[in-house]
This record gives sequence, C-alpha cells and structure tokens, in this order.
Amino acid sequence: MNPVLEVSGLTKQYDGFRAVDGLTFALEEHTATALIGPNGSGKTTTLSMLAGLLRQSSGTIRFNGAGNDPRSTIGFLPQYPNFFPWMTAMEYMELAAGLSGLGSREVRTACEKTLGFVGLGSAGKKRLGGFSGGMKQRLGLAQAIVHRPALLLLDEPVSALDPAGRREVMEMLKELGESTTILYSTHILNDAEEMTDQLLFLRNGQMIEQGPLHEVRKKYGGSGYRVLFADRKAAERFAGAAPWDANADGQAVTISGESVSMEELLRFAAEHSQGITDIGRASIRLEDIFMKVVEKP
Ligand SMILES: Nc1ncnc2c1ncn2[C@@H]1O[C@H](COP(=O)(O)OP(=O)(O)OP(=O)(O)O)[C@@H](O)[C@H]1O
Repeated sequence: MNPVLEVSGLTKQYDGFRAVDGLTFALEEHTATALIGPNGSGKTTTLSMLAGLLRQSSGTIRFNGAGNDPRSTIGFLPQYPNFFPWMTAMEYMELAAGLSGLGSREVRTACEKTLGFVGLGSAGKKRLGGFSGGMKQRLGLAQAIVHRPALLLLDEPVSALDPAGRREVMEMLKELGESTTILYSTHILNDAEEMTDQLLFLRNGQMIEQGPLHEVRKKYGGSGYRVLFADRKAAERFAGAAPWDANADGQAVTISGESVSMEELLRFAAEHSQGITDIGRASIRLEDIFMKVVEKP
C-alpha cells in the first residue's frame, strides 16, 4: 500500500449548505479512481479542493511525496477549461509547462511530445480560437500531463467528446495510468468500467459507497455467466435442465458465478449444447450499480 493522496474528513460548507461533507479516502499509486455521482453531488467541488483552487472548510488533504509546490506533482483538467483564443496551442502549452515548474530547457521538447501524444502534433501553430470542442478537450488534457505529474485530477475528461474521441482519450488515460495515479469524475459509465480500479460514489456531498470496482460489483450483483441461444425456447430448455440457479431472459440465460464454476458450466453446456451461440462471463454493469447506489435509502 503506497497512497499518493490521503484525504480525511474533507468538507466544503457554503452558507448553510454542505456541498462536500466529510469525505475520507486514499488513492494508491498507479491506480485509476472514478468519482461518480448525480449532478450536484459534489464531484467538481471535491476535485477543485484537491487541485488547490478552492479552500476546504475542514478536513485534510495530504499529497505524499509532494514538495513545497504540489503543482509539480498534480495535473488538473477542469470541467470547462478556458483558453485564450488568440494563443497558439504551443504558446498555451509552454505557458502551462512553465507554471507547472518545468525548466526552460525541457519545456519545448515536453510540449511537442505531449501535443503529439494527445493527437495535436500538427496543431501546435494553430490559434485556439479555431479549435473544435474535441481539440480543446485534448489540449486541456495535454496541459494537465505536460510535466508528467504523479497525480492526475480530471473533471469530466470525456463528456464533451464524440464516441470516437472518448475512446481515444480513454486509451490515452489507460496508457498514462501505467505510470500515473488518476482520479477522474465522469457520467460516462460505460467508459469508466474499462479503466477503473476504485470507485467513489457521492450523493449530496457524502460518500455513499466506495471501494475496489470488483468488490462493489460483488456487493451489488456479483458476477456470473451469460449463455446466449439461437432462440428463446432453447434458452428456456437449458435453464430448465440446469441443476443450478439459471434465469432465462429472452434468448439469454444468466447463471450466478457463486453456484457453479466455468468448468462445470462448460461440461454441462457440452451435453446440452442445442441452440447455444455464445458463452461468456457477465458482471453487473456500472450503470446498474449507479442506479442501485443512488437510490439507496
Ligand atoms: N460557490 C458556490 N456557492 C454555493 N453553492 C455552490 C457553489 N459551488 C457549487 N455549489 C453547489 O454545490 C453542490 C455541488 O456542486 P458540484 O459542482 O461540486 O457538483 P457536481 O457533482 O460536480 O455536479 P455535475 O455532475 O453537475 O458537474 C451543488 O448543489 C452546487 O449548486
């Protein structure tokens, strides 16, 4: 266990209203954590406090390994990054790199490399006023990672992107995640599913669920298998003959992973193979967990 960030009792109080209420969590090195919750649950407020843009009302934030200036340790992408339209992408990157503490000798190379990494290698001389929403989002990510921070805080990094752009940025984040600790907020749960080690669920500023994704999954539905059939009748026949808990739903049969091993399932399936088109593991989707958690009393 090697936490990069430790947060305890983090609270933000506005007049008579707690936007963030007593959050306690830690981020382990080189893990990706998704900060999830309905609109207004306190995600942006939390990230802004961690990034040092907003002062907490109470609670502590500890960056391990950070020197006097955490800006060299943290990279931050705000939900709505602002850009000067008259600047070129390279000028903007150089400004960001300087503010993050990169030495003047490394700035140019780091900026070129990072623009290339986010797919803006040929846009360095272009003015930001002409950038599309997707290009701005990539540039926002580029400024957050130019100094290779140990901790990356991202507020909705993919919500402004089209599906192809989302996939590309998610792939970039996966690559960065090998050497960086990432905390990101998102409403795009299908994408989050692929690159999340830990989940933090907020509702009304409070943490209502947290833990490793596989544990939260287990708690809210576990995992199992899904067998697909050519038609509904074949699915019903299979479910009826199965010696364990098997539920037929249309052309699919779901089986709890706790009642049977994959080996046993395959043996049974070989003997009852009529109409089977596919067999695979199935686990509860993050979107379903989200609905269960936010509706919790
Ligand atoms: N400066 C402020 N003064 C008073 N209330 C505020 C202030 N900033 C945010 N809030 C309130 O704090 C709550 C949390 O807002 P926050 O933006 O952190 O939520 P969020 O989870 O990021 O929402 P979204 O998913 O819509 O981006 C909201 O009810 C918001 O109205």
